[in-house]
Amino acid sequence: MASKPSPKSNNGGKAQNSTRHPGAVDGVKGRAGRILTKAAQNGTYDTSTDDETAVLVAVPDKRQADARTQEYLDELAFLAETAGATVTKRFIQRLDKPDIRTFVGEGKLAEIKAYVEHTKASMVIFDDDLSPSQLRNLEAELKVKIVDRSLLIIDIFARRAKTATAQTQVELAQYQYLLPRLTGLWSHLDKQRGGGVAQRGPGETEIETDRRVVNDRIALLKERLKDLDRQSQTQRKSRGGTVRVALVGYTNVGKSTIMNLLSRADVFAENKLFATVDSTVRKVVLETVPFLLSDTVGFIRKLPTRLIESFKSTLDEIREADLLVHVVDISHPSFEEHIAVVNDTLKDIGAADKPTLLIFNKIDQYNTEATEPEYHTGFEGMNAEDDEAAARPTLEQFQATYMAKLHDPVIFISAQERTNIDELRALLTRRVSAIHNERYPSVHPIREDEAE
Ligand SMILES: Nc1nc2c(ncn2[C@@H]2O[C@H](COP(=O)(O)OP(=O)(O)OP(=O)(O)O)[C@@H](O)[C@H]2O)c(=O)[nH]1
Ligand SMILES: [Mg+2]
Repeated sequence: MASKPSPKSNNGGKAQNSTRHPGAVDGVKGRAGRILTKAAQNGTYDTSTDDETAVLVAVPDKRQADARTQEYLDELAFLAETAGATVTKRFIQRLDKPDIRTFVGEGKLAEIKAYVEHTKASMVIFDDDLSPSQLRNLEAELKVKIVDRSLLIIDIFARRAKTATAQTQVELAQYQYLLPRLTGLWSHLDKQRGGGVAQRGPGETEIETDRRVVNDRIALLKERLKDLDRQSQTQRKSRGGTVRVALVGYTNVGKSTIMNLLSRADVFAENKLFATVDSTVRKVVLETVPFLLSDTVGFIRKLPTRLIESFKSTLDEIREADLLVHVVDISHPSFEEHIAVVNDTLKDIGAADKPTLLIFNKIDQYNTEATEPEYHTGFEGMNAEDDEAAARPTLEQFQATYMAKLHDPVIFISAQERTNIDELRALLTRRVSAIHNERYPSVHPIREDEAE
């Protein structure tokens, strides 16, 4: 993610119209997508965020530094813009814990309502997940589309998914999001399940019926994913014992750009969050050392667990890799937090103990100057959680710190400017050769020192 995401805004995502909710299988064109957020005013169901204006709401706890809060909101704005909306206002309310009924307190809610009515904003986006009842109450009160963090991320994934697996995974996540949020409001599902009112069992409520339709759909999607999984397992087996390397990292750090550099592949890379949702695998040969390199979906803080679960088969590329290349955007003020988020997510998916190379990308954009008053590096020990401007340590200082911390080579590159790419290639070649030689000790060992 760019360190200052907010300005490049207004046309975000519009070109993506044609890929809206391609999670269509069996002719139910994006059904889950459309029913997820209900435009309360007119009773239509649409998650389309194009050409819409959005208001952001964050409820940080009282101890969180202002700069950090703004940074989180920058990320949420970037997500909203990636989904095609234009952010017009940010509301922040500091609370020890969110209001159980409406997430924000009564006064703040009135303030948001007045703003929404005055500016005719089309949706309100919350930086956290809302409970089903909070969602309902807010929708009733504000009378516009209410979007929480999970829904926003799922919506972006839905736009990006291209392969059958990714589309099925997204659709599963959509239905799983929907299931606990079914209320009488969603009873339009009735029309879709083929049967009429008369076919309902005695005493069965509409919600129960909707729930059954959704549950059936979830079961079907899970079955389909199992089939797809079996196919890809067979594919993976046919790759034999070739060493497998996976690029992992926070979203927008440059994974796809590095993939393209190393493999001359043509993977979609752009300055949007979650440009990559499908995983891509390419065969790469560096100095006669062959390996398979996969580009994977980026991680983000508060990534919905359901989404992680439904993306199981995509994440298998990571789980089954012999070596992880963890890419970090060093120019991002929160890059250290990003590293922690990625490590936690790797732990969640059972891939924390893999050999890992840490690569700091975007050094061309790295700036030691504090550029904004509320600039905050997040660098351990370099500045406290305060709002003071702080100069960042130099690249050399970073390098020394990380070398000492990890006892491992750490590489600083710019994929865009092609700086230190030879060093990256050499290091990769060395590591892959070592894995290869360990696996096939008697067969034509690749000399690790020659690999460079
Ligand atoms: N300044 C600078 N920008 C870079 C560098 N490497 C990549 N970028 C840009 O960063 C943005 C994101 O790059 P991607 O390669 O799409 O990042 P990703 O990690 O694959 O992102 P997701 O697929 O969204 O998770 C693009 O606009 C790239 O051009 C770099 O070294 N320096
Ligand atoms: Mg990518």
